[in-house]
Amino acid sequence: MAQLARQSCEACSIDAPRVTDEEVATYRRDIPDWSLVERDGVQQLERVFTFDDFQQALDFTNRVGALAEEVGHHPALLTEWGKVTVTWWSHKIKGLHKNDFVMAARTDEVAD
Ligand SMILES: C[C@H](O)[C@H](O)[C@H]1CNC2=NC(N)=NC(=O)C2=N1
Repeated sequence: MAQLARQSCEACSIDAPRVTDEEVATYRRDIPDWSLVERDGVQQLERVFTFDDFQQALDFTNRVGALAEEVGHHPALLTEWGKVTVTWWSHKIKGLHKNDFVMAARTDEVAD
């Protein structure tokens, strides 16, 4: 299967398909450091990135923000001293789309 990070995001729309359980299992192999969480019935992908100080955390936050703006698909970002929690899901379909796995893989690429 092509590396997730190399695939372009598809635009999310209200009728975009949520991933199946089998797809989740497959896609998760490319993003082993991400957790699958469920909040208010909404499946999400989440990872905590750690840094030496707040400025590095902020710089990373801005890199992820630029990525999100580039593709028009946005995460939740919690920026704290020395760490950033990134959470991906597709708001319109209240769950996970392939976009979210692609963006998690691309987030890993801008982490260092
Ligand atoms: C109008 C705007 O393009 C849409 O609201 C986009 C913005 N970014 C988005 N990001 C995410 N994660 N899910 C969405 O459904 C979504 N929709």
